[in-house]
Amino acid sequence: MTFSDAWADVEVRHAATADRKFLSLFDDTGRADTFRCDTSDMRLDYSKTNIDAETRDALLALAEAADVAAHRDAMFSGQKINQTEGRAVLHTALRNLDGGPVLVDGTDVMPGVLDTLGRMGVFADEIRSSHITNVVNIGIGGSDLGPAMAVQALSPYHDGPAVHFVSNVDAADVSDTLRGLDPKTTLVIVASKTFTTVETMTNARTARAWMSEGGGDPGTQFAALSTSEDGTSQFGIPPERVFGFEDWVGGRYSLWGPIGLSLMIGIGRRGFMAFLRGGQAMDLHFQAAQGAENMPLMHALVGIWHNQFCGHATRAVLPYDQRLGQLPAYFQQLEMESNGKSVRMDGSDVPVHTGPVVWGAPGTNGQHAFYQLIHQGTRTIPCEFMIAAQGHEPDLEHHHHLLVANCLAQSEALMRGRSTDEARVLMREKGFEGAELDRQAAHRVFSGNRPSVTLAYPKLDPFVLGQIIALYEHRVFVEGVILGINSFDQWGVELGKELATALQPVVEGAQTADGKDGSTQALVDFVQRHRVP
Ligand SMILES: O=P(O)(O)OC[C@H]1O[C@H](O)[C@H](O)[C@@H](O)[C@@H]1O
Repeated sequence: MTFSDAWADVEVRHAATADRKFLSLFDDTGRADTFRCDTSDMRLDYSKTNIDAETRDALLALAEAADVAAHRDAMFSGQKINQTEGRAVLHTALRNLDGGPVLVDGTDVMPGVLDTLGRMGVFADEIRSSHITNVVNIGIGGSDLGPAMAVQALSPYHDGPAVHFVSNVDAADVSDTLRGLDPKTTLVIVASKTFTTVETMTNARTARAWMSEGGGDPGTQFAALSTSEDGTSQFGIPPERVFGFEDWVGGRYSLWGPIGLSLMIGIGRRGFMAFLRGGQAMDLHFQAAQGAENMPLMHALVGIWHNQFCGHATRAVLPYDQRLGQLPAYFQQLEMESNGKSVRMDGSDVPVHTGPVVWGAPGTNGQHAFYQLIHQGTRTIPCEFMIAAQGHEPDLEHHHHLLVANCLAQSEALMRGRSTDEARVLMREKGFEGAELDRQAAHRVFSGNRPSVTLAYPKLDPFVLGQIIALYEHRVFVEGVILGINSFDQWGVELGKELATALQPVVEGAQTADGKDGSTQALVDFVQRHRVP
């Protein structure tokens, strides 16, 4: 079947089913067992969507027409699928712990990967048993969001020095983080794939001055994570404290290698290896599981269904897990930087919308803030709930029961809703009647029929976190393949960087704003007039 025929078939399914209440699909008592994917210990339930067997078949046919399996194999085997940068995409090699050779341009990259992993382990052990009490990771984007998210996620396993993160070029970030730390017992890790990112280099220089002035030794208390040997040596970091990686690891996919060093120092080598094993387990599942059994594939198809066919422009990530508080921001970069594109691989315009807006916050907090719109707003927002069977606080199990009940209640409420008749009964019981009864009832109606998926896992340990991250990486990859875009470049961040570089001397007053638009000129003028002379 051609891709356009397969696409048209899914459109037909959408048109044929758009008006129904998908709660009725549960008349099939086997639905919950059929519309889900399991790995050895995780479950993705997508039964609370309008996808039925025919629609799923059509979506799977679409994946087949897009040749997802061939693209997947090309990625894992080191082909240069990042065509605009001429690079392979091999973050999977970083967790390919015993999976055999991976060739790039005919050379096996695995010896280098494993050697660096070994060096990271030795270094992490040294730091964990040294006088270092605090570690500061300076990086931004992919060199920050991953380790910051994972360090928080795995805090119950943290038994090393405290780990902090500085990312923003706003001096507030570095100042607030370094305040209270001892420059003599702090390790600074400069994390930057390119070692040119202005925010990171500015913060690194500030931290170096802070350490020198405070009696610490940047000569021994700085480490670097980068693909740029020149950059790290020019900064003065000796090679034994540089942990390198190759350009086939994208920034937003880099947590699995040296960029994960702060996590490794925090939770130790064993914990980090378990995290890698989790990622590797998802890789193996993604490569082996067939059709509807394949969790990343189905997660992607549900996403494509909601975004490209149903027209739902955003996607809420709602972990019922306080320690996954930074996961929505992490997925924001992963999904929006990967699939926020307008042209296909060949440079032609993409004829449909591409990546959705990804946002969210942990439950139950979000319930008391923005769920109002999710339940009663005019837009449908597909929700992605996440919940662990167990927490890490066995003495406080009743909290966890409440957490689980809330998570399940939300997806049920979104699907079921509350009809006008039900709302009227409720309001009559409260003593309303006549026109006021109708008016009050209208405000208590929930349309329902709002889709969600739920990812359930046993406990948020390193292995499970590794699976979750790899699941989403592959989900984003599959969506990108179906859209025909390159998920692995990020040209969209360049223009702003170029203009910022050009504007810096204007803001400083060394150049005039002549030639800029009126708004920019006026804003420069405002800032210059209001700053301390
Ligand atoms: O790791 P670095 O080279 O410092 O890059 C940090 C980040 O900045 C860039 O602008 C990209 O948008 C991100 O993908 C990247 O992760």
